[in-house]
Amino acid sequence: MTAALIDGKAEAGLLLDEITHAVENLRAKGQRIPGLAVILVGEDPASQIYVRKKREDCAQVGFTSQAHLLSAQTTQHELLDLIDRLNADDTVDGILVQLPVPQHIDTETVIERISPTKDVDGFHPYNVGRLSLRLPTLRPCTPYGIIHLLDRAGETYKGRHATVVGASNIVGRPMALELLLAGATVTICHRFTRNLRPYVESADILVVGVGKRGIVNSDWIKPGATVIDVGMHRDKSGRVTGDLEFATARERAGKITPVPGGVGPMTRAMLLQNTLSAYTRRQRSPE
Ligand SMILES: Nc1nc(=O)c2c([nH]1)NC[C@@H]1CN(c3ccc(C(=O)N[C@@H](CCC(=O)O)C(=O)O)cc3)C=[N+]21
Repeated sequence: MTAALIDGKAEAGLLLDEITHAVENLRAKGQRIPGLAVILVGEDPASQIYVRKKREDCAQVGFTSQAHLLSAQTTQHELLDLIDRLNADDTVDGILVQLPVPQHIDTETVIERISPTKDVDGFHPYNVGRLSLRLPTLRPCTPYGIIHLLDRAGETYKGRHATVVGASNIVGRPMALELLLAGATVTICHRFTRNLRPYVESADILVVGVGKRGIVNSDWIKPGATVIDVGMHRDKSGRVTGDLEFATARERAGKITPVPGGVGPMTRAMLLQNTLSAYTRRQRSPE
């Protein structure tokens, strides 16, 4: 069997078209246009590329965007001041601080300073808490995008076993929560899991977000399983691959996301979706 590809790039494109249409409607009605502010501290080249891509996405759908490119020496105090100004700026619906931030800045303090109503990453403890209670909220973009892809691929959750490998704040843990809320029976594997294999072998839905190649062996994949690869690695020649050995995984899986062109583009699309949601909620009840 060769798995069907879950085309994240195409699905993201469809969502961007829908958002573009929503913005056109706002424009036609003379209403304010949604806006995203992106903050980058430091000069990491990969982060610079991501920030540029996010701004291009905004331009594509017709959002306004601001980029705040700060030097690596920026103090935490200066960063928090900027966040305060953006929190108070009525033209800004979403605020994203590109992670990681330099060592001398405390990530949690920064995330907590962002107004939960503008937290389009869905990283603020308030929004994480709301998600865990199944309340409407801004949801972390990567897991949210993966659920969107799974839904679009006709996936069902009730009575199915989902295994998530990796338990990070931004991928694994919220992913497990999303799958649980969708009705799946969920196993979370992480660095202290002794024997990964049986959990992978019994997964109907497998999400791999380890950030390292070679941890999950593609030979373990249950035949016909739906496989989502969140990893992203760039080798010396510039080739981008995921956490899994793709050729083998594709032979065993029923459906699979490629890297590139799978989860990554969908993550960026969900950022725009969250910005539109934040806009809509703020229009209804401005602070
Ligand atoms: N506050 C914050 N929010 C984030 O969402 C966030 C962050 N910080 N820091 C870094 C990570 C990484 N991330 C990616 C999103 C999309 C692609 C993406 O679109 N990848 C494409 C292109 C790959 C390529 O570069 O060729 C693909 O997989 O097809 C990649 C990486 C968001 N992150």
